[in-house]
Amino acid sequence: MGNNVPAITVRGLRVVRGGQAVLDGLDLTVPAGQVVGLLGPSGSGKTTLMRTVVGAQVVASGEVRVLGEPAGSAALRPRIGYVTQAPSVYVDLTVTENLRYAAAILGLGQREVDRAIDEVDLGAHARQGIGTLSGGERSRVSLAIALLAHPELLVLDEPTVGLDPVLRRDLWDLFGRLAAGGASLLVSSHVMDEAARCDRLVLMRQGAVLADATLPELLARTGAADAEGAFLALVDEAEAGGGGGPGGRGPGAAGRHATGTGSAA
Ligand SMILES: Nc1ncnc2c1ncn2[C@@H]1O[C@H](COP(=O)(O)OP(=O)(O)OP(=O)(O)O)[C@@H](O)[C@H]1O
Repeated sequence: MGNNVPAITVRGLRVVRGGQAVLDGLDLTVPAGQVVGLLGPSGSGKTTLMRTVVGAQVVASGEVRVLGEPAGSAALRPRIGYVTQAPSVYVDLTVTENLRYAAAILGLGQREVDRAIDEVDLGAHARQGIGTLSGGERSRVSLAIALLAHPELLVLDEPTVGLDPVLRRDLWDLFGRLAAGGASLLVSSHVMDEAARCDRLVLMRQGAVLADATLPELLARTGAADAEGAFLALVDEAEAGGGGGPGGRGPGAAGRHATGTGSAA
């Protein structure tokens, strides 16, 4: 979209967790106004990267800028929506009550509450207690809360886990609409067929970025028929090249998930 400032710029990022280098020499630029898919095997560092972007992760070295500000700046808080894998909602309240509570903290009114509930298609469950919702419905409540303040950047950690194909399609449609409205989205997924819904794909492996391109570019580069094939081809290429691919000097994250293809749930 019309904004020249990238949504996210990461240079030489190194993050150590539990004494291990989980991210090592990671570089990435996420353009504004796009849906960027973050794909990679379990343990490749997707959640850690997202935590860093939202300012929730201690960084060993490197630079992370978000919407033109250093990651973690207080000024960024209302401009970013973050939805983790564990829905953070009050189980003894209804959907609407959860939204109203979050809206009150943000100084927003009922209109925004109703809009956010509509956007995630939870209108039929608005008066239901969180404890009675399905897992997929519950995670959409977290998404609705993240959408309340019209964030410029949405960071979504596996938002489609546990959703049926119709809901997954509807959510990806919503992500597309949000990007068309100027928002930037970083969305992690294990589901390679969701890659087709992203403007760009960032493939992570062993704490570094293995590829950052559009799906057509990845397919052209590898000759693969789909995102999963492209990812596997790139992993093979990195391994054949020795050193475990870009960032492969980081022994911390290497080796523990070497067989992951990113296709498993
Ligand atoms: N608190 C911690 N202490 C030690 N190691 C950690 C800690 N948190 C994460 N790790 C390790 O860091 C690596 C990256 O974890 P991360 O959660 O970022 O991966 P991921 O790509 O999001 O995985 P998944 O797709 O399974 O959610 C993993 O090997 C994990 O075991």
